[in-house]
Amino acid sequence: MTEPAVHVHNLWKAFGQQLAVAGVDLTLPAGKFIGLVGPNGAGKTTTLSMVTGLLRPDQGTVEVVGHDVWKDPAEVKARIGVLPEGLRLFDRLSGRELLAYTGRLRGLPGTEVDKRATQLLDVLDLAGAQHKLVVDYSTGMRKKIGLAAALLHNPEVLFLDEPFEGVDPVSAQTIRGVLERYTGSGATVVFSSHVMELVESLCDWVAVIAAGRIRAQGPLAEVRGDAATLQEAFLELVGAHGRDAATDLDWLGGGSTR
Ligand SMILES: Nc1ncnc2c1ncn2[C@@H]1O[C@H](COP(=O)(O)OP(=O)(O)OP(=O)(O)O)[C@@H](O)[C@H]1O
Repeated sequence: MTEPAVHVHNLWKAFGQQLAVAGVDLTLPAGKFIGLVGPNGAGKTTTLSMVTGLLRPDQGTVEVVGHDVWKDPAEVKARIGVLPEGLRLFDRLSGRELLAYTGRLRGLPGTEVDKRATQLLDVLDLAGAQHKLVVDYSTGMRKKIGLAAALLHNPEVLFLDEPFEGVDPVSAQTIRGVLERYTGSGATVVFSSHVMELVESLCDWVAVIAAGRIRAQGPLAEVRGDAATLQEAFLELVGAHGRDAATDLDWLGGGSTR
């Protein structure tokens, strides 16, 4: 059996009284397009932050491509790319300068960085904006330059926290194309989202998280089971059948003040 891309065992994290991640176990296979899905506040960002070495767990272990994230951080960080939520970029650099800087930090030779940066900027439709400061980029452009920076060193596993949030359909299609090509070559993508249609159309493997716990994980078809859509299966799994907004908000509508 090939080694899993990610192996998480009994992961816990609390912020004061707030339990964010409560005993997560995950085994994510290599070479798959994997979606980590869950409602707002489910613990997706906290889990991904601990898996990528950005946040120290209270308890539990994480291995990425066979290396312990907290005992062997340099080995892991050389093999992964990360696009965190609310990514803070060095935004007084231009897009091209940011990639040049990232490439050198990753230890790539200058000529290789130049070549890869040119190709990534081109494929991601950023060639025209490559000399503009990142601070002046739109949300979608920031996601795309962040993705380029995360891919530049050709990582084995790419982690993306809500990569399509705030991205228009054209840019989403571009990002999607790049990610499909990347997984097609045997690499692994793990991304978080609460947009079920997106996960259903992109992923071949999903993990469902709610209230800090994994509710299901496996191939998409297995997690969907007999439900017509992933959305339906998800609502069943997280036990959210929707409050009756019609009775709760009986004052809403028509603009009357009484
Ligand atoms: N730094 C923090 N301090 C305090 N509470 C936090 C912190 N980060 C997360 N939490 C809490 O932990 C829980 C899980 O949050 P997390 O951001 O991991 O969820 P999420 O699934 O990524 O949500 P969303 O889809 O809304 O981004 C929430 O209750 C959140 O309020």
